[in-house]
Amino acid sequence: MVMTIAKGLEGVVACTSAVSSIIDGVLTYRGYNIDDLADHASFEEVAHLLWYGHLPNRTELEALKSELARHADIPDELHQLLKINVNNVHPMSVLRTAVSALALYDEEAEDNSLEANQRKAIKLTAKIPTIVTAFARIRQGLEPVAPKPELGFAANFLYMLNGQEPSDVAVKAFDKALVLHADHELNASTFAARVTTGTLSDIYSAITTAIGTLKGPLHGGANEQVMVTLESIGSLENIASSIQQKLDNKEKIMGFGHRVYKNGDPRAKHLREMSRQLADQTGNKLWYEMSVEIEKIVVDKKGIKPNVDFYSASVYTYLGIPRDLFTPIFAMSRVTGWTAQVLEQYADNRLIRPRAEYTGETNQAYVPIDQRK
Ligand SMILES: CC(=O)SCCNC(=O)CCNC(=O)[C@H](O)C(C)(C)COP(=O)(O)OP(=O)(O)OC[C@H]1O[C@@H](n2cnc3c(N)ncnc32)[C@H](O)[C@@H]1OP(=O)(O)O
Ligand SMILES: O=C([O-])CC(=O)C(=O)O
Repeated sequence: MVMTIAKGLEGVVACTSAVSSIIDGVLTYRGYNIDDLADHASFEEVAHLLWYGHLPNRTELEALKSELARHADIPDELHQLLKINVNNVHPMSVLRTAVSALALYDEEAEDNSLEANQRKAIKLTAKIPTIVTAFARIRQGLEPVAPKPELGFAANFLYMLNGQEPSDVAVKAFDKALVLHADHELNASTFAARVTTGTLSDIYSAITTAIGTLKGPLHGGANEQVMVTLESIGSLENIASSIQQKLDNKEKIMGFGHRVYKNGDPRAKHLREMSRQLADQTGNKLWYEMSVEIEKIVVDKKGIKPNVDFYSASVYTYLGIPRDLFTPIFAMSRVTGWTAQVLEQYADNRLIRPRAEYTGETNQAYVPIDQRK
């Protein structure tokens, strides 16, 4: 058997999917262009689209919203778990552990029927914002804020984070950011979730796997690192020399480059425009102007364009969100795509098990332990 190696599985088509597509640089969810969804759809409409394959009518949308609200509470014991913050642990590690723990409180955790898994997709999506915001408040010595059922998904997150109802402008911007992050073909975390699902393990295991994979700075963790870069550069004057230094040191510029998009990520333009508007509205143009300048330099010097993580950093900062919550927010949205694709994997499963070309030692003679050097 001839084995060909695709390092990083670049260009390998590992499954079929009807959830989202990237064709000629155009991203669609279930055939709807991301530009249309970003401009017109709410996050809950997009969740419905990803899970059930069609945009909801009013009755379906209201039913989904009320299910999300009904499942937003988390078990009391989980609040205790969130108080364990001895090592100043990253919120993505907390989220990973908390999502794994949710399985212990779900009596249908091991039920792999389609209906049970559809319910679990809703429960997971409903509970993640409650976990993230409860942890964010507990670590500041504040009481968690209980979810408000009458608020939409985006508004409820900002309300639980800050303890006061957000402005319409903030809700609209945040909702759009959630829409833009909901699914993305066979990205690393979705692939990881499919690998776990491929063994016929349960959906909590698959989503725990996905969260751990999203955390890395080459994937979802890049949005936090973009803000680290902006803060460490600190001013427009320092940009040219800092970026040049990073390029000379062969450092990756966070928020740039993409495995699939070589001519630019279609989500970035929406986030850039949101960042511009929020800069105007907050009267703090620094992060937006710095981002635009960094983009100019990186495009000019390397020909590499911003991805979804680049302008989301300044957008979230303008919304008053601490930078280590950026990746948990990504997970809060992407859980819809993960679960939609996990359901697709169960429906037409085959174990995912590629090969490795062996490059280690061969023909080693076994030496008994007391004869070893
Ligand atoms: C939601 C998401 O996951 S979007 C991606 C988020 N990640 C980031 O923003 C981290 C920064 N970007 C990167 O590390 C990469 O572009 C990735 C991981 C996204 C894609 O990686 P790959 O497809 O494996 O591309 P690879 O890393 O091989 O890069 C190809 C070339 O472009 C260069 N390059 C790619 N991205 C960058 C970058 N951000 N800064 C500087 N150079 C870069 C590489 O150094 C490499 O150059 P070389 O051929 O001279 O060695
Ligand atoms: O598709 C990828 O490789 C990464 C990405 O942009 C995403 O997950 O949104």
